[in-house]
Amino acid sequence: CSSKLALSQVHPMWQEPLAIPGGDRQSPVDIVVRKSIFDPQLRPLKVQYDPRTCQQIWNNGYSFLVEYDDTTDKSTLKGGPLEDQFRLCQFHFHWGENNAWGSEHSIDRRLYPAELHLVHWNSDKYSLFEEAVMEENGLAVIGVFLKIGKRHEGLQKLVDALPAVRHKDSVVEFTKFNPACLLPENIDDYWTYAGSLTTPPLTEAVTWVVMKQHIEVSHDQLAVFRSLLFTSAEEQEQRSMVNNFRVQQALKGRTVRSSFS
Ligand SMILES: NS(=O)(=O)c1nccs1
Ligand SMILES: [Zn+2]
Repeated sequence: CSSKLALSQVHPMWQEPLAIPGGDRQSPVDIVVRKSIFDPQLRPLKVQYDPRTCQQIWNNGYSFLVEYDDTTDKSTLKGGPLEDQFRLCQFHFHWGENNAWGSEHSIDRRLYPAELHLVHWNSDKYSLFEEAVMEENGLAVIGVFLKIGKRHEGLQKLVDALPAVRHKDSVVEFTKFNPACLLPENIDDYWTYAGSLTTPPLTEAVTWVVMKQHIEVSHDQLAVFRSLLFTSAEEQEQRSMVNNFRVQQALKGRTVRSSFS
């Protein structure tokens, strides 16, 4: 997909803009479980991904994006809190320099070593990701926490391709990958709230769906994420791609709903 959002070229932990115009629904946030409200009207998520739409992996200097062909409605997300149909555009991760932190969201302040984001845009209302990214009902992002444990067999194909995109701006062909293999067994239990992108342009366009159940990956698999670089091959100083998460933002009165009681 063409999620080639121009990330600020400042230090990879790009300078937080002083204030987002009217920023009252920024992400990520801490999810306080006992303050979340069970909403029985929340339906199960309907995920339909076609591995044939998988195209490439791109190191954009902040994370690595696995990009999908989003020119047709082949890989879609609907249901859950969503009224419309959304198209999968890309997925990426955020992670830490060690296993103590790395996720963007937290659950009762508990951080995970990494967090997967599956990024979708509203194809019922808009015709391009770039258009949807500016609209309040434009995007839906599924967040899945990663925990260190047993090796994730489905992730290994992606891990094996990462050395080819070690440097910023590198791209490698990557096909026939179904990201549904990265979802936890149970996708019916989630939290949802109105938020924003966590990297520039930070637009308040995202319906977040944060999975209650985490997935497990091995220490060695996550170590390969940390072997990536923020810097391009030409740059003198090589900087490891770690801690590429945004600081948590104030809830500002928002309600976080849960699909489970
Ligand atoms: N981290 S995120 O999923 O909110 C995102 N930022 C820019 C494009 S997708
Ligand atoms: Zn993200």
